Amino acid sequence: MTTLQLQNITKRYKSQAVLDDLTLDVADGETLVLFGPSGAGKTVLLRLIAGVIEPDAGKIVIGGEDMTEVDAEHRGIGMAFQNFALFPHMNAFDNIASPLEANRSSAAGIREGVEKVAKLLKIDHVLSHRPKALSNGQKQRTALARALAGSPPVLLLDDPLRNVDAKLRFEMRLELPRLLAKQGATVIYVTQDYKEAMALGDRIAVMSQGRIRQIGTPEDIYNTPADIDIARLFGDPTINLLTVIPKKDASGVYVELSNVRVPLPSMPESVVGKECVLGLRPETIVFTEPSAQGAIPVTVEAETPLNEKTVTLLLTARGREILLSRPAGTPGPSSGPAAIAVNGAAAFLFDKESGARIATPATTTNRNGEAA
Ligand SMILES: Nc1ncnc2c1ncn2[C@@H]1O[C@H](COP(=O)(O)OP(=O)(O)OP(=O)(O)O)[C@@H](O)[C@H]1O
Repeated sequence: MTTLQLQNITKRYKSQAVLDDLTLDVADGETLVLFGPSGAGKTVLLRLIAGVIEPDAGKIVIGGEDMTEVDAEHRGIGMAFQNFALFPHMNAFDNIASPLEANRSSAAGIREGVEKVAKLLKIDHVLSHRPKALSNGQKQRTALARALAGSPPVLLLDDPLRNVDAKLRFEMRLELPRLLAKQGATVIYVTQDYKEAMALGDRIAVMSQGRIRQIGTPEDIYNTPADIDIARLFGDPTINLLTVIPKKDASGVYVELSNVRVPLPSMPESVVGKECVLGLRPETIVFTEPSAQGAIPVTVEAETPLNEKTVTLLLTARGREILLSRPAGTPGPSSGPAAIAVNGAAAFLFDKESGARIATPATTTNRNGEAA
């Protein structure tokens, strides 16, 4: 059982707390993604777990044992960090083999182990190259292969696909979860790419300014973001955000968009009369007939393809911009007047002042992303 527990970790540089009383539990065999903007403290957190730096306060418990004071080499951790840290005088094969040699595996076992992981990461053709003859993407995958080769119980991966080109990254996003699951390791995986976070994480911890803002499964984070910032970080195209003041009549809470009533069936009455921000995911908005009930008139300004989607920029009568996305190839107007239908049941409301999402009875979650 290799669980990982971080208890009330604080790390300061000068007087600035780059990690601020941070507590985190990672289950045995779980892949936890640390996701957040540059400077959030993700790398510092990994370095603390690895034992390269020490916390100013707090405890690091690995497999039930307090490791806070234990040297890096005795923590049973494999790492692939951003700066590669490959041995320059060794070729890729020997670099990847180094943890297997430290484990005293047989020569045949080492060859088999290296070749297997190299093939998976598509670097089997450059195993005889030294680091200086590898591209940045190949160096990064060599470092990742080395971290995986030793099958450590805990793996720390700091943005391992950052330098990998888009096509390979897409493939790796599909391959890596299977590979990590097969290894059975407890993994902490840092990325700034929300799609990678959603594809790889059993859970995602969203970090900013040295704190965890929300932790939950990818679905939790997407469907019940804790605040506006998190809602904005997950989703492409970005969520639509419109300032509104909810009202109420006999049939319930609603908002008006271009004087058209959009019911918000799951919202509490406490929002009525309060300035809020309505969050509409672009994929929850659809084109409809102008004469349909609840149709909102818009003007189609522009249309762009985005991977497997078509994204349309719309303007409401009041000049508010709305993005609509639909599967590529499905029909829809590409210019001129049109009408949309908005699904109020799928909308979010955020407090205008604090940015916090206003909880609905059906989606109330606690800090761990579990139903409260
Ligand atoms: N050795 C250090 N001395 C002083 N400040 C540091 C040191 N290491 C990190 N920091 C600061 O700690 C904060 C968090 O840095 P960290 O590298 O963990 O961010 P990150 O979330 O990993 O960002 P990125 O995604 O860009 O790597 C930053 O403000 C950084 O400047």
